Order: sequence, then structure tokens, then C-alpha cells
Amino acid sequence: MDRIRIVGGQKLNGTIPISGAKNAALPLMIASLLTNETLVLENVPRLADVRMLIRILGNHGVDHMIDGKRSGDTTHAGQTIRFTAREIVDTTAPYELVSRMRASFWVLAPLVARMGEAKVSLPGGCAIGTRPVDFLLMAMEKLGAQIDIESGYAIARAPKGLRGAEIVFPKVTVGGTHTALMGAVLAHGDTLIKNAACEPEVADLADCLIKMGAKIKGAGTSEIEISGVGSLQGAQHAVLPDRIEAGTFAMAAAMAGGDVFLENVRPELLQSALDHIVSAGATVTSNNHGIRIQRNGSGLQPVDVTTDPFPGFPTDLQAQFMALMTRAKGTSRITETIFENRFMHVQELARLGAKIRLEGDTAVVEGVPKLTGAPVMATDLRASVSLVIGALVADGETTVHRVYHLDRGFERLEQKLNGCGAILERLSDPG
Ligand SMILES: CC(=O)N[C@H]1[C@@H](OP(=O)(O)OP(=O)(O)OC[C@H]2O[C@@H](n3ccc(=O)[nH]c3=O)[C@H](O)[C@@H]2O)O[C@H](CO)[C@@H](O)[C@@H]1O
Ligand SMILES: C=C(OP(=O)(O)O)C(=O)O
Repeated sequence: MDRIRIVGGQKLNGTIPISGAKNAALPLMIASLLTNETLVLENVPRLADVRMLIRILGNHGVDHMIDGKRSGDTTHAGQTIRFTAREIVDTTAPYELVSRMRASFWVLAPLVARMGEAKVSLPGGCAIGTRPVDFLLMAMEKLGAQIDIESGYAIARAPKGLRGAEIVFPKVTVGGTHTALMGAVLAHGDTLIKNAACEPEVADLADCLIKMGAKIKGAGTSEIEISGVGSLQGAQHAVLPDRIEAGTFAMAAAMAGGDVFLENVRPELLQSALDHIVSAGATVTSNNHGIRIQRNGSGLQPVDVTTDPFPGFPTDLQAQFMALMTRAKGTSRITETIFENRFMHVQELARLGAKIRLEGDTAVVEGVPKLTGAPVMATDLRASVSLVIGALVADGETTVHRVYHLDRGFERLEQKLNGCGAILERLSDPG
């Protein structure tokens, strides 16, 4: 198992290219199940989750071809991958594959929409709460599927096809909205999704589905209208830039100090996070190519934050912002409203000397004048990178263990930070 050794104390100066978004690439790849023609996706990030989903889709019969890939390929640009689901050979998504990744459960909707049946293991993913799938199953039931849960699998059947319906989500759910969209595009008749997730990754999926021939209005708002069509065709689509990766590096730059340009970022996709970074004392400017984060000399100010669905402050940046606040000159309150157990990083940040106490869904962070390097454990994807942010300013050396969590969602993290003057080194544990 790999670990990362980080020597703290270096400022960050340079340019970091932002990759395609994991959370957009995954549903887009799954959308390839909806057509027997080829879906070409550009700017796909090189991540463990992408490789795992390629295996899951392969099991259903989706062929893939990575453009221009040769042995010894060193290009770091996003990959172009062609997915072709000419024939679905298996409608079961087994436990061994699905249990490792949350998004893999979303194959349920396109499989039922196209094949009239699916059997999908209940999902895994980051351990940040109970993460039920009741809203996703409710959406499929509204679209006319019969759902049974047997031996850890959700079994959905709609032998005569799905039919349009009104789906009202009791709580904003990204995965529920992806599921409803992918079911409704091939359903008979019209669907209205109310209280839909407005996340940019939902709008990106809808944009791609529209290129494939789907009829969708309102994606990116809380009401989405879909008119089902008989079939979808192939299309070409570029995955949108990763706003969470961008926000993470922006917080790393604000923490370490220096001057970093984040290339290929759409600032409007992370405005709330950028506003909080500015309140904390960094300067943020943007142009057509990306955003620049600068902090020189001045200390960090404490800033309260509450996570919310888009356009609010994303839960996927909560841990990173907490790391930043550990060095603020004062006390900040960080409230998590999306997941009930997304504070696993608190005890690990404490190993670096952070002072944080939990009061229900709020972490009270008392800024300290210095952090000190220590061995720490990565517990989930974003928690892991919050430890890296802490380590960037900690005195001495920090070793982050279990970095496979990081590899699920951050492409070339060490290289990108080292390119700006940080000192990170990946080490392989023996055995
Ligand atoms: C691969 C991917 O894109 N993952 C993202 C997605 O996760 P994911 O799609 O799993 O998150 P949801 O938006 O569905 O979850 C939001 C909340 O709704 C609850 N819920 C959800 C579904 C359900 O059937 N029942 C239920 O109670 C969840 O437990 C959570 O409390 O959106 C989250 C919220 O922005 C992000 O943190 C994840 O990074
Ligand atoms: C929680 C996340 O991923 P997943 O939903 O795949 O567990 C994340 O991307 O931060």
C-alpha cells in the first residue's frame, strides 16, 4: 500500500492544470449504456474510479478504446475514451465491483431503461454517512420499475419499458437526479423532476444526453423536464473541469502562501468556495483561462462555513477548508449539512496539532500558530487531501498512509504540487 511523505514549509508558486471532473466523468461514462452507438468522452481524468468503472461497464458488455494510448505514453492531458455498448451482455452489477464505488450503482437506471431489467449490488463509496439509495429506488419506481431488495442487491424490472412520471425528491440528491435523468430519457412520455440537484455535473450529464438525442429542459435548475425518446445515438462530449480539484488546490495555495495559477477552471462553478477563500485572506483573480490565488505575508482569518447543495459551499471541500482554518488567527465554525459523518479528518488533523472540537454537525476550529508533521491516516477521498493541505505548512515531515483513497479522485497530486515547489514523495510499503 502506498503512502505519501510530505516535507512542510514550502510556498507554492507556479501553474497547476485542472483535470476533468471525476463526478462528471463517472455518470457520463455510465450514459454510454443508453445507446448502441459510440459515446466519445474527452478530458477524462486518469483516476482509480475511472479505471474501476471501465471494468464495471466492461462486465455489462461496453467496449472501450483509449485514443492514442501506447505503451510508455507520457502525455498528461485528459484522455479521450470511446465507449460502445453495442450489446448489453449482462444486466447484473456484482458486489465485488460495485461495493468499491458509489457511482457504480447508477448503472441501474440505464440498464432498466434499455434492457427492462437490472440487478445491482447496493453500493459502497466514501464512508461519510449511511448513504442510503431509497430516493434513487423511489425515482425508478415512479418511472414504473418494480423494485425488490434481495441478498444485498437491488433488482429492478420494467419488462414493458419505463414510463414518464412526476418525481419529487424529498432532499436534494445528485445520484438520485442522475438516476431519474438516465431513466426518463428513454421512458414513454414526459417526466418532471422536482427538487432536482443543480450541481454542474448534473447539467454536464444532461448536455451530453441532449447531444445523444435526449429531450431535456431545465438541467442545472431545481426543475427538469424530460420527454422520453425511442432511442439515443452516439455523441462526442468533453468532461467539465473538476471544481473540487480546483477548490482543493486553491485552498492549498491559500494555506501555503505564494502565487498559483489554476488552469482550465470555470470560477462560476466554485464561487462560494472562492468567496470563502477571499474572506480567509487570499487574493483571487480570474481570466478566461483559469484563476490565480495569491497570499503573501498576511495571516489567515477565521471564516465560518456551512455546506449546502450547489451553488452553496460543497461538502466535497469541507475537509480542505477545515485544514485551512486550523491555521487561522481565531475560531471558525464549520457546519456539515449533507452527510452525517463527514468529520473523519478531525482526529487526523489533530495529530498535526490542530485544535478542533465537534458539537453535533459543527466542528469548532480554534486556529493554532503552528502545525507539526506526524504520521496520519487517509480515511476517505477529501479527508485525505485535507491532511496533505495541513502537511504543506506543518513543521517537519508528515506521512499520509492509505493513499489509495486519494488516487480515487486526484490525478497526479504529488506531481501537480511538486511542480509548484512543494515536497511530496510517494513511497510503497513493503509487501
Ligand atoms: C460520485 C459523486 O458524484 N459523488 C458525489 C455525490 O454523491 P451522492 O450522489 O451519493 O450524494 P447525494 O447528493 O445523493 O446525497 C445527498 C444526501 O442525500 C442522502 N440520500 C441520498 C440518496 C438517497 O437515496 N437517500 C438519501 O438519504 C445522502 O445520504 C446525503 O445525505 O453528491 C455528493 C453531494 O454533493 C458529493 O459529496 C459526492 O462527491
Ligand atoms: C464522496 C465522494 O465520492 P463518492 O460519492 O464516490 O464516495 C467525493 O467525490 O468526495
